[in-house]
Amino acid sequence: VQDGWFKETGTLWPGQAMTLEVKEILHVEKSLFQDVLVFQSTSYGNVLVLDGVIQATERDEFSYQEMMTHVPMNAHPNPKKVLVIGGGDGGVLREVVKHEGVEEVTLCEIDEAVIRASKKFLPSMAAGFEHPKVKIHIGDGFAFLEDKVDSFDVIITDSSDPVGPAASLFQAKFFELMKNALHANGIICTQCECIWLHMPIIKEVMGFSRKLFPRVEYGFTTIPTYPCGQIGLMVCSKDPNAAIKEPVRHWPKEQEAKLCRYYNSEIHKACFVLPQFARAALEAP
Ligand SMILES: NCCCCCc1nc2ccccc2[nH]1
Repeated sequence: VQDGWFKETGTLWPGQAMTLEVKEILHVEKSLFQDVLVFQSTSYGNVLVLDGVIQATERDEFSYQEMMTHVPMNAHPNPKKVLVIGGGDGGVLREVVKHEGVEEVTLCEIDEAVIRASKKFLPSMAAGFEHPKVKIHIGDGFAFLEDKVDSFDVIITDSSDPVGPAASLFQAKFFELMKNALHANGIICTQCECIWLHMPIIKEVMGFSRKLFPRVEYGFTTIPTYPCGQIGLMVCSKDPNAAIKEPVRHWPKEQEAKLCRYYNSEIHKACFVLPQFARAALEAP
């Protein structure tokens, strides 16, 4: 933080940096895995930063959390058992339990410092941890999935970027583990970076996913405090007939408006409509 501003420089977005004005530094910690910083910004509420990278702000986190959750969940006919890998801020958990049919959601987060800091400084997101259907597992998602077979309807990998503790979550082996852990018509959704910055990463991940899953789709959401204001979600299904780009379930309109500030059944479809340069680069070979 220099003269009252936090600057998000990063190797994954060379030559550019988002800056946010800092009102107060709330938490600084070197955990077993990464540097954890929380600060109160002047315009985006409290901000969670891991290894210098913005992970969530109170003002815009709902965009990412809602799309990462409700697109896969509403693409599944009846999700009962859900797994979240990462997502230590609790935001995805908060969204998953909005689906009445869910019986159990497990969160596997490698770094307990992220959960602790979120509970203390991002209460609107950490509210997700309090729900009776929620189970927390502290550990590496890789190791957690090693002995899981035919266990989940939906797996959401809410990871940070592929530099640092989350690097292994962008490897083909991890996607094999997720596939094995899914039920026959299971669906996965993973944080899949930005079409303005990371086309090679997106192409690589979609490439090996297409070898594992019959349906692979890349969609995106707009979010001011992630690099280039846009981040992707890759949704894959083991069911070749799964629509993915069309919700198979949706709440009544007025309930949807109460539950969500970003997601709705139209934007579920719209998020998969890509600009020409991305469509050309990402379409199946
Ligand atoms: N540069 C874009 C970063 C996207 C980060 C998404 C995200 N935000 C998180 C917060 C806590 C734990 C895991 C998380 N994964």
